[in-house]
Amino acid sequence: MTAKIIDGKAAAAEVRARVAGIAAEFARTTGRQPGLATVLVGEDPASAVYVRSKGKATSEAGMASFSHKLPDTTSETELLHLVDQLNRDDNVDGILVQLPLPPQIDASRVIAAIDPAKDVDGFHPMNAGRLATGLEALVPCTPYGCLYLLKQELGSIAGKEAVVIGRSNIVGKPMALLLIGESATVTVAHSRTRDLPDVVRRADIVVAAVGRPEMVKSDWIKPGATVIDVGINRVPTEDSKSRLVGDVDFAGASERAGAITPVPGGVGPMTIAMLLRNTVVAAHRRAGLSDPKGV
Ligand SMILES: Nc1nc(=O)c2c([nH]1)NC[C@@H]1CN(c3ccc(C(=O)N[C@@H](CCC(=O)O)C(=O)O)cc3)C=[N+]21
Ligand SMILES: [Mg+2]
Repeated sequence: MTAKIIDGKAAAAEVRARVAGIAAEFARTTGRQPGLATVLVGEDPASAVYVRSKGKATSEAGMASFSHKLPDTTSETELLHLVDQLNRDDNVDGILVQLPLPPQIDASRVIAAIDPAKDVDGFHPMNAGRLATGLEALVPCTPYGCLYLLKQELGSIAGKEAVVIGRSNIVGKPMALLLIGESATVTVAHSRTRDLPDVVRRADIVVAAVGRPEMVKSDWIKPGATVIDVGINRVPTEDSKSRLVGDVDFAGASERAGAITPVPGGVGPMTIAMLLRNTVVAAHRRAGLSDPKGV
C-alpha cells in the first residue's frame, strides 16, 4: 500500500483563511484587531525563525502582532515583569513565551504567571486541568493541529486504537486527552514502555512525538494505519548541510500506512495555524462574545 500524504500546509492555509475572516469580523464588531504577543529570550536561531514566522502569519491573518526580544541574560524577574505587563494590556489577547528558556529562568513559573485567558499555548496548569476535566479550555496548538488532521482524514475517531508515543505536557499528554475526548482507545507509550514495536502494531492511529529522528520503523506500522509525525529533527547530511526528518521512518512507513504526515509540511504548519485560531478564540472570550464558528 502507498500511503496518502496528508498535506498539512494546505490544511493550515484553510484554517488561516478562516481565522482571517473571523479576525476581520472581530475588528468590525469591537473596533480593534485580535492581538498576539510573542516573547523570545536569547538568540537561538531556530527559535528566532519560528517566532518570526508566527509574527508574519499573525499579520497576514489581520491580527496585531507584538514581538518582544530579550537578551539571553534576562532574569526570571525581568521576564515575569514583561508577562505581567502583557497580562494587563487590553490589546493583547494571546501571549506566547517561546520555549526553551535560558537556564536561569524556570519555565514553569513563567507559564504559571500568564493569564490563563491569554494562554494561547494552552500550557498553563489551569488550561491543562480544564482540558483534562472536559471544561472549555485553550488547547495546546500542536496536538490540536494533529487532531484536526486526523478528523479531516478519518471523520470519526470513535472506537479506534490510538497509540501516542511521548508523554510531554506540550504534546503527548494533551494529545491523549483529545483522543479520549473523541472516544478513541488510547495508549500512551514512552521511553520505559516494554516492546514498543508490538504496542505500535495495534494502532489504527499513531502519533509520534518523541524527538528522535526516524525512531518509528516501518514494520511497526499496521497496514492502513494513519500516522501523524510530530517530530522535527534537524540531521546532518553527507554534504555537511542538514535536513529535517520526523520521528517516523517516512520512506518505509509510507509503504504501509493508509495516510501519513510528511516533515516538513505536516504538523508544523498546523501548529502555527492553531496558534492563530487560539488567539481569535481568546479574543472572543475576553470580549464576552460567543466562540467563533468554523475553526
Ligand atoms: N511557547 C512555545 N510554543 C510553541 O508552539 C513552540 C515553542 N514554544 N517552541 C518551539 C516549538 C516548535 N514549534 C514549531 C512551530 C512550527 C513549525 C513549522 O512550521 N515547521 C515547518 C517548517 C520547519 C522548518 O523548515 O524549519 C514544517 O514542519 O513544515 C515548527 C515548529 C513551535 N514551538
Ligand atoms: Mg519520553
